[in-house]
Amino acid sequence: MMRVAFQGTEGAFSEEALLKTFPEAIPVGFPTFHQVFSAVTTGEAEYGVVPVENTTAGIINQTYDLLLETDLHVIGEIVLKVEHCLLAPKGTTLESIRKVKSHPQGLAQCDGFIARYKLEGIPVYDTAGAARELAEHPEPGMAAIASRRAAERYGLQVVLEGIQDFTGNYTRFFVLSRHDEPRREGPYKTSVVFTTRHRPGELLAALQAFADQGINLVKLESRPRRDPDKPFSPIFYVDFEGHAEDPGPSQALLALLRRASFVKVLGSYPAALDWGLRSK
Ligand SMILES: O=C(O)C(=O)C[C@]1(C(=O)O)C=C[C@@H](O)C=C1
Repeated sequence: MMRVAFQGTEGAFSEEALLKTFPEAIPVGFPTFHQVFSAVTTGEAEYGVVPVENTTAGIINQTYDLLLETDLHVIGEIVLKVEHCLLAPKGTTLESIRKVKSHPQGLAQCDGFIARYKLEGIPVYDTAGAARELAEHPEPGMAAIASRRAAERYGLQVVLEGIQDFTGNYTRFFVLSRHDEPRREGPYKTSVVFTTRHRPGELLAALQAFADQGINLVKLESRPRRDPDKPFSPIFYVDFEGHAEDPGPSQALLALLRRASFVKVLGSYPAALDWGLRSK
């Protein structure tokens, strides 16, 4: 049986995303993203599934940084609708709740709810871990923000459902592998990281390479470089439609290689199309 790594505990949203793509796999939870990346690198797990961005709370910085620092390939993307619930031990009333623990992303995605009910948010390492902690060590006035699956797994009551600030709350995950995968049917996306020289117009010129080939960019993100000599000089992450080996993208990447001071293709992967938004 194939082992697939995720960050968190049984009942986490990352585990749910993983099971969407690998229904037969054994999900293996790790406390940190570092451990997930390292389990895939050493072969302890065949694949890893890590969150990259959320429509409400933005990017997951650690994933972006680790993608640059390690040599894993992005071979897939998964988009999951994230429905947060307010969980508490059976018999708890909404009025008695004062504090709520969850993953920082869970707290951020329910920020308006937490403010409205004047709750104190307590960050823990994952949403399901918060539910488990609460079930094992109930505290008066304490609740957790996690999934309905976590409530069922740890025997908690769902006090309120759908408490995220926006109904369109989606998290996008990457599937990581040590190896590239053979190409499949259907549309692809490619993720690449690069840095430019510090001169006016360099980013524009780098992106122009894609425009010249008629390539649609679907994401542009920047992170500060961790270089003591160049603090705050940016690293750019770009996602575009197409496979890196297609004629247009390979021309654009060649032009980028000539121009940029550093380029790394993180991977080409089938675009996630089955997440329910297309028909709406
Ligand atoms: O804590 C969890 O349940 C996770 O799977 C982590 C995580 C994240 O890091 O973004 C995954 C999906 C949701 O956006 C909330 C939390």
